[in-house]
Amino acid sequence: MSTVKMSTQHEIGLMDSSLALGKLEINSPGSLDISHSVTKKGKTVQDGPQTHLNGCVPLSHQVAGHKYGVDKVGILQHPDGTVLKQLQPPPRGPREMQFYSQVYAEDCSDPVLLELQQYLPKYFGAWSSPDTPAELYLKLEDVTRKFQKPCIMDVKIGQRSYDPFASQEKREQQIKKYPLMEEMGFLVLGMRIYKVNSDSYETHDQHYGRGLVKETIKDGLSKFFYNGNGLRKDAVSGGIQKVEKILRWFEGQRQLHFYASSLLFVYEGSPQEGGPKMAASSPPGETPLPKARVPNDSVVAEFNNNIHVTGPGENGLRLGPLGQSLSGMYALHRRGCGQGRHGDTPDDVRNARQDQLWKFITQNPLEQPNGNAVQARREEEDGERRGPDLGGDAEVRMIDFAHVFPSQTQDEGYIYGLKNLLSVLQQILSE
Ligand SMILES: O=P(O)(O)O[C@@H]1[C@@H](OP(=O)(O)O)[C@H](OP(=O)(O)O)[C@H](O)[C@H](OP(=O)(O)O)[C@H]1OP(=O)(O)O
Ligand SMILES: Nc1ncnc2c1ncn2[C@@H]1O[C@H](COP(=O)(O)OP(=O)(O)O)[C@@H](O)[C@H]1O
Repeated sequence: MSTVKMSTQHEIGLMDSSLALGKLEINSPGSLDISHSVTKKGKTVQDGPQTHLNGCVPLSHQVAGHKYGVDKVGILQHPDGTVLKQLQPPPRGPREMQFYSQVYAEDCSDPVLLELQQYLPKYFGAWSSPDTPAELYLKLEDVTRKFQKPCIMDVKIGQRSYDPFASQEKREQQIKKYPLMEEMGFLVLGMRIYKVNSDSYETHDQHYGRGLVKETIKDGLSKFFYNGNGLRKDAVSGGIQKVEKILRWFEGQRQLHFYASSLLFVYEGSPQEGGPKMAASSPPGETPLPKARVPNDSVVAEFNNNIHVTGPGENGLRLGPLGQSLSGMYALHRRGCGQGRHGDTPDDVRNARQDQLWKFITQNPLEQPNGNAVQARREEEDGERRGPDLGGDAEVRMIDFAHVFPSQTQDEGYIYGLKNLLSVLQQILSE
């Protein structure tokens, strides 16, 4: 068993996570033993003395978002190669779990949601480690997995990065971060590009994207497609085709609005064509190896909650339509859950409301903690759903659904963002 121990009392708040993770000491193979006392934005975050993570490691190729060991919640990689996204505090985390559960419900028959599945990472259910069973993670396909040298970019889409129930403080915080959001409709949150000439990755964090204005956005975005030798037009055009499909989905649906959600772009940076590639997403348990370091002798014990066991004949559970379930959360949210730490609701009231929301989620079971390994949908089924791959090797998937709400209209803000992003990508292509 390996233990990776984090040195205590290190100031890592403003560091890139890879630097922060550089402070992990490897003791023995198998689990992650973290004595947390990390600093985030000047605040000390105590996460308890030890966390054993059964061979899971912080996601090495994460380009944005909350990072393990740096933020209070973060993203891990499971030894089977899947991504484990830790649930954010209510209402955001439960809302994202609810969203994935409904879109991937076994008995889902809504054509809008069935089509949506192909634009999301596959969802393998909720997951938790036996050592910290209360700490829930979403088990997701690693979208970068089939690539040898994945070039990755996270782009937040929409004209507003706060939801309709956000407090004034949250709105102001978001607008201040990128005042051009309304005009641009998208924001680059981070990217990493494989440079063939130096055999290394160039990375850019959220500050890079926030610095891009109307006049510099084309060059700023095109950086993602320069590999040190030239512009990867195949990746630009592959990306465009994928985004166009997502745009068509948005133009055809009037039931969901997405705020602060992203598109994850990935293309192959390796110049070697036809090299061995791993399957894009094999079911957990059948995958040969993750990109992350996996100790040889580790035994991966876990609680894997099977969201697909939801038919009335199996466990007597039935899922309602997405709108219905989200409406329930939405109603609770409207009553005050959504004010988060930026709201003006007193803490005890807010906590009670968040408890209420959490109970709503847990008492309306979406997954059955049955200890079974979750079976991914069959690959051939998946092939049918995804249709012919017109975008070549480039991948574009929607991620981050902490702020998805039911609606009865088109998501104009998201559509605006997609169209503007497409127009900039077209300009890059015609360079
Ligand atoms: O949790 P934090 O402090 O990292 O802040 C999150 C932001 O991270 P950043 O300030 O960029 O490091 C984060 O910003 P980005 O999306 O990374 O630009 C979000 O604003 C997040 O809010 P939400 O999850 O979208 O509701 C923010 O969460 P809240 O501040 O609303 O909790
Ligand atoms: N399914 C996935 N496959 C590969 N990488 C992912 C996946 N989901 C998230 N990531 C990585 O994690 C980052 C943050 O993900 P996100 O869901 O936006 O987290 P947060 O809610 O903390 O912002 C992304 O920019 C990406 O690098």
